[in-house]
Amino acid sequence: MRKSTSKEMIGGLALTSSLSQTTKKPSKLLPLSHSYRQARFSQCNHNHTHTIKNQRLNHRLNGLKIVRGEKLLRDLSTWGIGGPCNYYIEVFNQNQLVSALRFCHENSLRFMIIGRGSNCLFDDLGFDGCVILNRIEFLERIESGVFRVGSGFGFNRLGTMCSIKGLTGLEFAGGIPGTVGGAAYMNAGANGQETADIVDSVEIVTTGGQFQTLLRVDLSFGYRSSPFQDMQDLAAIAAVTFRLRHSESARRKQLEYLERRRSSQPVGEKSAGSVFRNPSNLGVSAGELIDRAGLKGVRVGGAMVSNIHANFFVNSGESTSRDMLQLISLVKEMVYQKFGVQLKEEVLYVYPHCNYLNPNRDK
Ligand SMILES: NC(=O)C1=CN([C@@H]2O[C@H](COP(=O)(O)OP(=O)(O)OC[C@H]3O[C@@H](n4cnc5c(N)ncnc54)[C@H](OP(=O)(O)O)[C@@H]3O)[C@@H](O)[C@H]2O)C=CC1
Ligand SMILES: C=C(O[C@H]1[C@H](O)[C@@H](CO)O[C@H](OP(=O)(O)OP(=O)(O)OC[C@H]2O[C@@H](n3ccc(=O)[nH]c3=O)[C@H](O)[C@@H]2O)[C@@H]1NC(C)=O)C(=O)O
Repeated sequence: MRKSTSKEMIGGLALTSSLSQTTKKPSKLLPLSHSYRQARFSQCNHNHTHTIKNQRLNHRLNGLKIVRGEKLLRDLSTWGIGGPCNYYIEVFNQNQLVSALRFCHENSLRFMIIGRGSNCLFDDLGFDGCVILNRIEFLERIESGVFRVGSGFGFNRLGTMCSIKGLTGLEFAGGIPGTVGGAAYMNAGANGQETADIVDSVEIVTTGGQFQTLLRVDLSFGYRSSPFQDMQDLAAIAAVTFRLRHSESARRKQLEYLERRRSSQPVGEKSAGSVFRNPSNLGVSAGELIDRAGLKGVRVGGAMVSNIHANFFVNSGESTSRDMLQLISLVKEMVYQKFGVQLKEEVLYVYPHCNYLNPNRDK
């Protein structure tokens, strides 16, 4: 992979060089198809406690507000599930992002970057580390149809804005709850379009605190997969530049997609979109298989397979993470028994304690 540009420091806030040597991105997300139960008990670091010297609860550091132990992940997730995280920081620009990463590094905290939490299942036990909420929301017009966009910018908002301007390529983003960063990370797609189609370049921050611009030609995306998911030294996607073409019919197409979404998905209910990836080369979707297995409406506690779209599992009230995990396991098992198809999760389960490095996603 060719990485263009620079190892510049931003605002004098670049991380110390030791960061790149000592801290891999302390990734803690694995696809659910990994054995999370075994992992939780055999590989977790139970002695992982953090004492941060000379720091008050909820204090400010370089303009960052650091919240300790209060923030509930259920409030940061479209599923509405999840306990507290030990540390919580909102970042509004790239300097703050680097400061937050440096704070995590200096205090040996595991961290994760989230956007709208629309693809995550947090645990009721919470997250033993620091959650960095991405609010980097700038948008810069480079030239006609080309935009450089902060990774915390709403993907729905961007898609709507572009379509209204008569630009094609992001019609599918209308109604998608995630951020630009989350969309690039997951290669979000719908209606035959996907994020990779219109990406021009992606700016990342490495665990060494360096900014790099990666050109599209050097990035290899697949169905719901991106090179960022396996990138050892990725700390965060900071910005994405999109290149779109003009089309008179963009907005009309988007409104059709939105209408289709409203009629076929449980819009407005607490979900994380599709729970499973569609099986490759089978010509049948995960939703159709679950539906044909007669599982619509099946529930475990407060977690339920949607009656509208079987690949959406909704938190119908007080679902715990355990309810949702059990429902996912149950559906997998039933679909396997009935059709011999092993479904693979699209949603990401966030381990509360495990100190995983590199999720090595199961694609
Ligand atoms: N088609 C549809 O209808 C739907 C699609 N989606 C898609 O799911 C995705 C979720 O987006 P969003 O809610 O923002 O993501 P989330 O907040 O759910 O984050 C999910 C994971 O993505 C990674 N991530 C998110 N932002 C960044 C970033 N700036 N830099 C590096 N990694 C990042 C992180 O993984 P890690 O910590 O492992 O690095 C994070 O844990 C989008 O692609 C969205 O389009 C979601 C719901 C419905
Ligand atoms: C929601 C997501 O993305 C969605 C995206 O919105 C839609 C629209 O393009 O296409 C994918 O769903 P999907 O493959 O289920 O698409 P749909 O058009 O809803 O359904 C496919 C087929 O399954 C059938 N179907 C679907 C649901 C159901 O309960 N029963 C059923 O029989 C439909 O009738 C259709 O024939 C994406 N999901 C995946 C895993 O690829 C997401 O990623 O979170």
